[in-house]
Amino acid sequence: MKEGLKIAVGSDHAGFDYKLALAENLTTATEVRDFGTYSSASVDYPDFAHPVALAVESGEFDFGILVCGSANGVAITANKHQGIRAAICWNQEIAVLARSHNNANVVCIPARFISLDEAKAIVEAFLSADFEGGRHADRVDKMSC
Ligand SMILES: O=C(CO)[C@H](O)[C@H](O)[C@H](O)COP(=O)(O)O
Repeated sequence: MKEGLKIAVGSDHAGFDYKLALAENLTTATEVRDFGTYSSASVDYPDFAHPVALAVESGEFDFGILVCGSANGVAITANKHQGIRAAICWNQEIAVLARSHNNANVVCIPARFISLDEAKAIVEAFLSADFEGGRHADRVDKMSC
C-alpha cells in the first residue's frame, strides 16, 4: 500500500465489522475518516455511500472504501457521482485491474461473500496499484455522460 494516502471509509450494517478491521489495517495512511455507520444496527447504505463518494469527489480524500453485503448497493450509489469510479472487487486481480485499467477511486467490498483476510488483501492490492493511462485513459474519459 502506498504511504500518505487519505482514505474515506463507509459501510452499512452488513459491512460494519469488515469496515472497522479494514480501516484499522490502513497503517500507512495519513488520514482515515469513517463516515459511518457506527454500529451493526440496520441502516440504509446510501446514507453512507454518498458521504464517502462526496469526500473523494471533492478531492479531500484520495480513495474510498465502501463495504456492504453484496457491494452492489454502495457501488451503484457511489457511481451516481460524476467524479466517482466505484468498482466491486472480490479478488486481488480484479482490484488491481480496477485501478490499472479503470482508474477506480472507490473499492467496494462484498462482506457477505468473501473472508476478512480476502477483503484485506483486496484493499491492499487496490491501494498499491497505479492507473496505466494510455489506451485506458481514452476509455475512462468516455465514461462520463
Ligand atoms: O446493498 C446491498 C445489496 O445490494 C447490501 O448487500 C446490503 O448490505 C443488504 O441489502 C442489506 O440487507 P439486510 O437484509 O437489510 O441486512
